[in-house]
Amino acid sequence: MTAIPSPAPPPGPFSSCAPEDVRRVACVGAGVIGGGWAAHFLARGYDVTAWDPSPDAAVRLHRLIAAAWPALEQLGLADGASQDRLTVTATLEEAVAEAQFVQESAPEKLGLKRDLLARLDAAAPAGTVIASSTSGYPMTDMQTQAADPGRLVVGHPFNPPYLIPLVEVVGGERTDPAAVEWASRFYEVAGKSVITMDREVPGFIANRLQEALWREALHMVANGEATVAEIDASITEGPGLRWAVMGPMLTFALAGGEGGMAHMLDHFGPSLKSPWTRLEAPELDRALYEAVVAGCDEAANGRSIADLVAERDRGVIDILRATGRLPRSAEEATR
Ligand SMILES: NC(=O)C1=CN([C@@H]2O[C@H](COP(=O)(O)OP(=O)(O)OC[C@H]3O[C@@H](n4cnc5c(N)ncnc54)[C@H](O)[C@@H]3O)[C@@H](O)[C@H]2O)C=CC1
Ligand SMILES: C[N+](C)(C)CC(=O)CC(=O)[O-]
Repeated sequence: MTAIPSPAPPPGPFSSCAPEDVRRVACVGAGVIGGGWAAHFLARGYDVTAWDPSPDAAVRLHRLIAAAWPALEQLGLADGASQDRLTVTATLEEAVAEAQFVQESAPEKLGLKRDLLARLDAAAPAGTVIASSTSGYPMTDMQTQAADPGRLVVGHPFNPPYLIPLVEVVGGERTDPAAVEWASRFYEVAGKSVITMDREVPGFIANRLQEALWREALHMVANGEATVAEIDASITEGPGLRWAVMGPMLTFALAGGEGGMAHMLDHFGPSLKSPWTRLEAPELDRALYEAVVAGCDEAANGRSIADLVAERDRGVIDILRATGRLPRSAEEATR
């Protein structure tokens, strides 16, 4: 996967080792995202320790990694990469005792994150950076109970972390900038594409954009303006195809023809004031909830979640290849 290169950070208090020398990563919380992170790190050749308080977590985790592995083989495994390098531990303390990096992926509840990050900070070796997968909490709000908040950063991934390259990295008010720098470099070394933010923005960048789309989609379902299937097709058959190649900004610059974005703004800028968007999120009442769930069941058309995950993984790999982020063939890979 491609990474936006950044210079190696200078040695600092947050480098128990250099990002390039990390061998052991701990994943705490092993659901959809923690499991996806574990799969990614294993495929990249790291030793992974994982802890999750759920009694069936180990079974779920092994199942998730096994399901992801065919896609990871297609992406190309690092030398020595193996599912056998995963250790599921009985306690959080064991999981992080020798970790050189910790990725927290527990449920999105502020109190839980605060407690957990404080526990991880108490248990992890001094100098180990601890990243949270949070989808939207600012680190400033999560680091309040930690004795050493300087090493806590947000490392926001995208589902599944083993396929979608982007990680958004940002610190909180009490995070040492060296920890942000270290984490960004580590993710790059681990094969991710990194955006390092220099300030906290609610929802980071991508979720702020995604949530705007999602909010409008829910309004349309609630008002009977579009079905779930129409909403999905409007993206997969429309702008979604362009967005995998160029972002919304350059895509719209092309809407201005030879005049580029300037003409686009002159032409369409005034329509920003037209009633295309609704500023408030809709009430997620029972009727809307059921309409969205039923619409998704209908759209799945008998395909299980496992079928859909495999289909998505195949599709994303094809897109990564088609857009040159992955070699298109074995021959191209060796060139
Ligand atoms: N699902 C998604 O698409 C994305 C989720 N995220 C973020 O990742 C984090 C995890 O979300 P998911 O994996 O979707 O949730 P999930 O519900 O699939 O998994 C959460 C896991 O955390 C475990 N857990 C519960 N209490 C815990 C504790 N005190 N300590 C450690 N683990 C605990 C649960 O047993 C469960 O296995 C959240 O912060 C979420 O916002 C980020 C990007 C995408
Ligand atoms: C649904 N979500 C807000 C948890 C999604 C993300 O945070 C990122 C993603 O995977 O789209």
